[in-house]
Amino acid sequence: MIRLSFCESRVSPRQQVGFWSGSGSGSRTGSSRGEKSKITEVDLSDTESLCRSLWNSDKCPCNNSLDSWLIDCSNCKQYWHLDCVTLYGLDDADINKLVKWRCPFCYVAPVSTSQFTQDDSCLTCRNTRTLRDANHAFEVAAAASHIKNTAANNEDDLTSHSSAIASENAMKCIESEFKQLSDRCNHMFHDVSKNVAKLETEITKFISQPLATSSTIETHSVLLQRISDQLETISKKQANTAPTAQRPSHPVPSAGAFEAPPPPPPTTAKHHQKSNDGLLHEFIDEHMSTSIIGLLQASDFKSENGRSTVSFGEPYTYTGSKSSRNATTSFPDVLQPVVDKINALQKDLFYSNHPDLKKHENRHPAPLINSCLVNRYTGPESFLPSHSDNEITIHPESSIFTLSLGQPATVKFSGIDQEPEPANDTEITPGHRSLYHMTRKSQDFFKHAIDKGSIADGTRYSLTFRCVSWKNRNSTCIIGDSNTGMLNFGTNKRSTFGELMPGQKYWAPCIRDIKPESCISFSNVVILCGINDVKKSEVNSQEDIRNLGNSLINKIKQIKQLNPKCYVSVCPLLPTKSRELNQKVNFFNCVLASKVASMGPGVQCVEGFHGFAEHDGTLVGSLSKTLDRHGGLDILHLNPYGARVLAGLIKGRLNRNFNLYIFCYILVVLMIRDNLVKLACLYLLPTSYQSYFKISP
Ligand SMILES: O=C(O)CCC(=O)C(=O)O
Ligand SMILES: [Fe+2]
Repeated sequence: MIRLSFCESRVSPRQQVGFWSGSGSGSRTGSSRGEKSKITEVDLSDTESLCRSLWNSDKCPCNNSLDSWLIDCSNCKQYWHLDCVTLYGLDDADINKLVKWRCPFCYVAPVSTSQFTQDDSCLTCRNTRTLRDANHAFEVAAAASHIKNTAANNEDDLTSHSSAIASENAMKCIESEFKQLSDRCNHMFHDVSKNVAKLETEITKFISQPLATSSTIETHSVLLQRISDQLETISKKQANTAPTAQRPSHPVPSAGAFEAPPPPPPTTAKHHQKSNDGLLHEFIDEHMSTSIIGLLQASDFKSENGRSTVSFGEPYTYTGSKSSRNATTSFPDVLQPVVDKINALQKDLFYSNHPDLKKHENRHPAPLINSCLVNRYTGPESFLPSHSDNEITIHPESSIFTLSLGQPATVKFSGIDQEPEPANDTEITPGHRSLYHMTRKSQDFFKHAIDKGSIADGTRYSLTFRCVSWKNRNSTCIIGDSNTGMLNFGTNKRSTFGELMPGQKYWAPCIRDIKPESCISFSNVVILCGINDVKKSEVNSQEDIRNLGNSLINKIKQIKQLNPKCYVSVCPLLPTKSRELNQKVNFFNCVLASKVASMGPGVQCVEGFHGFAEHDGTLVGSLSKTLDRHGGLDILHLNPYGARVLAGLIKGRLNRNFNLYIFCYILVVLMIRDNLVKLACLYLLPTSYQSYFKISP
C-alpha cells in the first residue's frame, strides 16, 4: 500500500550537500539537477558512509522541503516528492489508488536488489554496490571466460601458427626447389628451342631455295637422314645405350631404302627376323635354297663384267646386259614360292607408303615382282661394277630385293656423285639365304658395288627381284587437288589412263602440299594445283597471285632437280562459276604460262583448258557438278564427264612426249641399221631431199 505524506521539512544547510547533486527548485516542471553542490566535511572517497550519513527514508532524497505530497516506495519504503518522481498533477486521492509503486532506487539497475537488511540499509549504496558487485562479478566472469577463450584460442592459434610456420617453411623450400627446377627447365627449353629454331631455319632455307644442280646438292633425303642421325646421336647420349643396339647405318635416300622390310605375315615370321644389319636372315629355308641352287646350276649363265648372269620372268635390260632372252615370262616353279614371299613384303612396303590405297587394293594393286636377274660370282676375283638399278623400266614404286645364296659378299653403297673415291661408304654382308632390299627411288641417288676380293673362295649367287615393264617408260605421277580425284591409274575398267600409262596419284590440295620427292623416278609429272590457294580471302592483289605462281614454279624446279629426266606437265587452273574468282584464276594462269615458257622443254603447260569455259569465262555447266556435298552451289568441281575431258587433255600432252620418245627410239634403231636407212632414203625420198641429206647411194 502506498503511503502518502505531506512534506513539511526544510532542508538544513548541511543536508544541502548531498549525494544528489541537484537541488530541487520545487517547480512542477522538474528539478534543476545541473547545479553543482558544494561538498564540505564529508569524505567523498567513502561513498557508502557518505550515503549512510545522508540517508533518511522519510525525506525525499532531493533533500528539499517542498509543499508537495510524498509517496513511499512499495519496495524500499523511501519517500519521494511527487514532482521529484515525475508524478505531476496527481493528488493524494489518485496516489492512494496505486497498489504498488517502485521508486527510482528500486529501478536503478536491471539487476535484482538485495533484500533490505538493517546492516545494509542504504538503498543507494545497496543498489549501487549490488550493481557494482554484479557488474564486477559479470566483468570478472566475462573476463575469466574471455581469458579462457583467449587462452584456448591462443593455444589453438599457437598450434595452428606453429604448423602454419612449418608449412610455410616447407612451402618456401618447395618454392625454391621449384624455382631451381623451373630455371633448369627454362634453360633446357631455351636450348631446345634454339636448336629447333636452327633446325627450322635450315629446313626452311633448304625448302624455299631452288635446289642447286644434282651434282652439288644433298637431296632432301640426305638432309633428312642427317637430321635423323643427329637426333639418334642425341637420344643415344641421353639414354646412354650401347651403340650396337642402333639400326644399321646404311644411307637411306628415300623412305624404306636399304632398311629391312616390315615384319612379315605371322605364318612365316620365324624366317623373317629383322636384324640390326638391315638384312632378313634365313629368308628361305635350307630345303628351298638347295632346290634353287639346283635350278641355277642347270641354267645357262652368260659372262658379264666380273660375274655371269641369267634371268627369269620379264627380261630386265640395262647397259651391257647379256643375259638370255627368256622363252617364257613366268617363273620356274622352284622360284615361285620365293617370289610369293617377296611379293608379300612388296605389298607391305607399298601400302605402308600409301596407307590410303590399302582399302582399295583391287583398284590400286601394289607393283608385283615379275623379273629375276641372277648373278653368279666365283671367288675373290669376281666383282660387280658400281652401278644403280635406275632403269626406267623398273616400276617407280617397286622395291628391289636381293636374295643371297652361297658365299657371303660385301656390298658397298655410296652416293651417286662421289666418283671416283666414294666417301662415307656403308656396306652390308649378306650371307647364305638372307634378303636385303632397296627402293627404286633410292637408285637415283645411290649406287652399289661388290669389289674384287670381297667374296671368299666358292660360289655366290644373288637373285635380284624387280617389278619391270617397258610401259614404265611412260610412268606418270599426278599431283593434284580434288579435281584429279576421279582420275585413276591401273588396268581395271575404272582406269582413266589405261595400262600403257602406269602411275601414282598424290594428293596436294594446296601448293605447299606438293612433295617434290614423291616425283622421283617417274617419267612424267602432272601438276594440277593452286585453286585452293587462289580462292583464299587473303589472296587479293596481283602481287599475292604472282607470289603463288612463284611458289608453284619453285616446286617444279625442285621436282626437276630431284628428277631431271622427267617431263613436267602443268595444268592451268580450271575456270570456276564465280566471275570474281575467275579474274584471279586468269591472272594466275597468265603468270604460270609465262614462267613455264621460260623453263625449257622439260616443263610444259597442258593445253586445251579453254574448253572448260563458257563464252563468259565461267565453268561449263555440263562438265561440272551442280551441287556440292553439303547441297550448296558447287562452283569449281568437275563432274565425271568433265574429269574424262581433263584426263583426255593430260593424256594428249603425255602421249605427245611418249610418241616423241617412240619416234626417236625407232629413228635411232634405224640409224644403227645404217644400211637400211640409206636404202630407204635412196628409193623413197625425192632427189632434192637426197641431196639435202647428202645421202649418196
Ligand atoms: O649381287 C648382289 O648382291 C647385287 C646384285 C645387283 O646389284 C644387281 O644385280 O643389280
Ligand atoms: Fe644392282
